[in-house]
Amino acid sequence: MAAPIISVFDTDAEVAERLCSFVIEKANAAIAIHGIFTVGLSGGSLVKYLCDGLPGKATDWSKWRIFFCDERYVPYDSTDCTYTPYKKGLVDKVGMSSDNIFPIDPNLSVSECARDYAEKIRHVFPGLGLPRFDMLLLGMGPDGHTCSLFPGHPLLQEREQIIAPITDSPKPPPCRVTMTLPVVNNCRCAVFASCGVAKADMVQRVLEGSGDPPLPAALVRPTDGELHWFLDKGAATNLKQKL
Ligand SMILES: O=C(O)[C@H](O)[C@@H](O)[C@H](O)[C@H](O)COP(=O)(O)O
Repeated sequence: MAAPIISVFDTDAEVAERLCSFVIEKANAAIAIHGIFTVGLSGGSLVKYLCDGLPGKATDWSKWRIFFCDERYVPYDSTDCTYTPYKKGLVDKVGMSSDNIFPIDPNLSVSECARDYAEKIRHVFPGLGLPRFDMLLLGMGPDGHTCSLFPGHPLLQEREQIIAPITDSPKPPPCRVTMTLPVVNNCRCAVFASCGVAKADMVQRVLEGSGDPPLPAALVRPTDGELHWFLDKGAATNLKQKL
């Protein structure tokens, strides 16, 4: 389990720029090694960072396989949907085939939707073991949640399913589907991006706190992979370690 690699930049614009360059570097390396780049995206500020920064960069988009670390169980035309802004702002902009992005199916019941999404993932990662994503791009909420894994929620203990439904999310909307910790921690590279002084306390608790009980974001520790945190100065304000 690698220690987190923390990078601090002056502004959130710089975080976005460096993050996008890092994603492309990892994507191109993965494509060179095993032919495709499997990536999980999240909502929040990442949508803007990635949709503004990735188009125009040099990569073979046809080799990307885009999934969601979590998704809100809402129709595609809902403003709460995470898939649609990525479809419009990234997939359509770079001319990637829509076969390369895997949204949840909100027409199914939420538990069927989670099962169906796990199957979609397994199709791209054949075999019985845990899927091993090249990269998971993660945000952290003000309560320390990541994906749709919330503090104190029983889903933090889930060990069987790779994707789980949640119907009592403390943050609306209440119904979502989410990757679980075993699949998150099996990735090759997990990357958080957090900006703004409002995140400073939580960033410090997650990265330096005693962690009892550990916050969901602190439970992201890839077993055999890298962990990166991209922060702006505001979010890094309370870190005690010298960076
Ligand atoms: O599903 C959600 O309700 C949000 O997407 C949420 O999980 C978000 O990713 C974090 O709150 C981080 O948000 P920021 O990236 O804006 O800090």
